Amino acid sequence: MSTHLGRFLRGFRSLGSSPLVRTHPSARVSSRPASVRAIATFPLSIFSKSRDYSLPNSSWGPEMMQLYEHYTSQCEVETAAGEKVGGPWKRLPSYNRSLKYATGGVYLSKIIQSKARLFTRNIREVGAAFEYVLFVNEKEQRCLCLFQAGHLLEGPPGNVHGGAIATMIDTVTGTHATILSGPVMTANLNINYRSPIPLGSTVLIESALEKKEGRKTFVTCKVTSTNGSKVHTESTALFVSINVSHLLLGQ
Ligand SMILES: CCCCC/C=C\C/C=C\C/C=C\C/C=C\CCCC(=O)SCCNC(=O)CCNC(=O)[C@H](O)C(C)(C)COP(=O)(O)OP(=O)(O)OC[C@H]1O[C@@H](n2cnc3c(N)ncnc32)[C@H](O)[C@@H]1OP(=O)(O)O
Repeated sequence: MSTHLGRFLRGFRSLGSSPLVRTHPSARVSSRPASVRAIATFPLSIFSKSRDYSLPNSSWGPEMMQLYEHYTSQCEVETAAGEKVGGPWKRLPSYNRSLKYATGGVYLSKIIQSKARLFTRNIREVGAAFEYVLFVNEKEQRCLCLFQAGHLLEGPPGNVHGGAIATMIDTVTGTHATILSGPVMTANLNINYRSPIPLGSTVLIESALEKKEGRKTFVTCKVTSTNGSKVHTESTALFVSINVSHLLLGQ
């Protein structure tokens, strides 16, 4: 698992400067298929500086901030000898595109590709839609997301749209499954909506590994109020491991 997590975090750190693209093709990508080499040769100037959306912004309310500080403080702990070491949790950075010019790259025009953005990170107004940060606990094989739902996510009046909740569950379980198993696609997502989530509120989205069977990773997920007293949503998800070319080239 730590191998996957390391790769995942390195991947995130290099977002916007993906090694797939920054590596000069002549020496290092010669063993890759021609279509992947084509992706690798896009000009470097297409990359803009990436903003890490998982960091606090002015829209975050007191509950988001308090929980963020709580889990951030557990990302680094001090030993008895006063040495700082990694704690039980790790914060996952988050960007608005995971791999530029990647998914379906050979089928989509460069214009569409250059405009493509991660669904949950594509609204510029801070606080308007999906405000969230993910933490992962490797040892416990758990992922925790602090989610503040903005006013553009309305479904039933005053409450969050079920599709927006499903999006966040897919995001959390999908990221978790990627950490656990490498590249995956959502094959199945079951959701029971138990109680509405008020717009503007902060909730916890927690996923846990249920089991792994060959290429299949089964994850459970629960959305609760921040004190855990109210269950908003319960869910199970199945992710199937894929070959990277499935992601990059749709094959
Ligand atoms: C350089 C790479 C970097 C990678 C980085 C990747 C991600 C970065 C991570 C995070 C990014 C940030 C945020 C993430 C945010 C959101 C995550 C969103 C994820 C999605 O939003 S993703 C879109 C929706 N998703 C699809 O668009 C999938 C469409 N679909 C397919 O692409 C295929 O369908 C596929 C690939 C799923 C399987 O196809 P396949 O041909 O590979 O495998 P096959 O069909 O043989 O199934 C193998 C075994 O799974 C069982 N199985 C399959 N499907 C099942 C089902 N539905 N129910 C029950 N069991 C099922 C079979 O029964 C068999 O089981 P068994 O082996 O036991 O027989």
